[in-house]
Amino acid sequence: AVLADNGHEVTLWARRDEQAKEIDQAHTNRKYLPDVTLPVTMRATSSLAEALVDKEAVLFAVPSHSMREIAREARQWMTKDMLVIHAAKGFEIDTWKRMSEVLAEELGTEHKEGITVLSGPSHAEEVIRRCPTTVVVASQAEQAAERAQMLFMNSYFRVYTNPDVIGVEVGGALKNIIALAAGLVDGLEFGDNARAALITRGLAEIARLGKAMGAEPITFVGLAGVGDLVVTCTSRHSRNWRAGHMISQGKKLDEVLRSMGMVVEGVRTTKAAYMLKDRYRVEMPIAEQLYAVLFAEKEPAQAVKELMGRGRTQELEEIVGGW
Ligand SMILES: NC(=O)C1=CN([C@@H]2O[C@H](COP(=O)(O)OP(=O)(O)OC[C@H]3O[C@@H](n4cnc5c(N)ncnc54)[C@H](OP(=O)(O)O)[C@@H]3O)[C@@H](O)[C@H]2O)C=CC1
Ligand SMILES: O=C(CO)COP(=O)(O)O
Repeated sequence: AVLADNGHEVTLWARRDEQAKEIDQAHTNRKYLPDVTLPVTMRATSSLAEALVDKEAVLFAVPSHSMREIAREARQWMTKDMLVIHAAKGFEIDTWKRMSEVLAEELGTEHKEGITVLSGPSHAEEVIRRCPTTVVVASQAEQAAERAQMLFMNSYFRVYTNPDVIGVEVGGALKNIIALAAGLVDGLEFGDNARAALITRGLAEIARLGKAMGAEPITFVGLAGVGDLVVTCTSRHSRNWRAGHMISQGKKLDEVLRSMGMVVEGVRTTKAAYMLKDRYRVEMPIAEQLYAVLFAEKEPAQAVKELMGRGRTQELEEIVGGW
């Protein structure tokens, strides 16, 4: 819708023909964005060929678990000049690869350098109402990031560029697990101090893993770090926060995911963080406790108790290296 507002010819692809027809003909998307009218110039189709042929750019905005499959299918309709952007916030299941790595593998070397990530605090429910929103586009290739910036930027959607693809992807994925934890803590009525503690110490964990994976730590104080972390931990629109809240009320994970009917990326990302912390040998106590709550039936209150009872430590040890 942002691209359509900017005067571009946009064709949205959806896997279900019925959903594509609804968007194309009625200009609504009742399941995901009720009470919204989409730009009438925006077309929709369930044919990848129709969506991709003769296009200047492609934005992959599918859930992370389906990125590889869709990219593999899409490749045959793509040209080497096409700008490739993605907006998914997660890692691939089992390989725990970042989305740009998955895309580079599937789309071939001609796209590798230019793959661009769009991330930051941007709940769809607000963007579609044209609320002022800021995001970041990251790419190894400055030109690609600037092309994406120019395509999307307008009076309500401000786009910054950043060369740190790893940082932007890691920040966007990991904030979801902290948001799940924030939903739990809010559901337990542990208060505003606890939520602020989670956001701040969650950011320390995100930056620690991100740095070990090759990110620039400064990226995490930007829109893909603090920005998205704050919005996801505090917004009523966040599915991750809502899932955490439901679990705090005693609902089982399966039941929560079924009732949401939308992707809750933080659940799989908790598994990713649990594996990646060992691979990169970093401490991630919040991710570790959340993993136990989601997958080993630990009581959320017990998890919080154990986090509060950890040994003494200094706040900024990984940044200043201690005294
Ligand atoms: N919602 C938001 O505000 C934001 C979301 N993101 C990220 O964007 C990504 C997509 O999230 P979002 O659109 O919100 O998710 P939703 O769950 O709201 O919608 C998912 C969409 O993807 C489709 N889909 C699901 N599984 C597949 C599959 N295997 N193959 C093809 N299509 C599939 C669904 O189709 P169907 O109805 O047929 O199941 C539906 O159209 C996530 O990584 C998310 O973190 C990033 C920024 C903001
Ligand atoms: O990433 C998002 C906003 O920037 C969406 O977060 P949720 O998936 O928690 O709704």
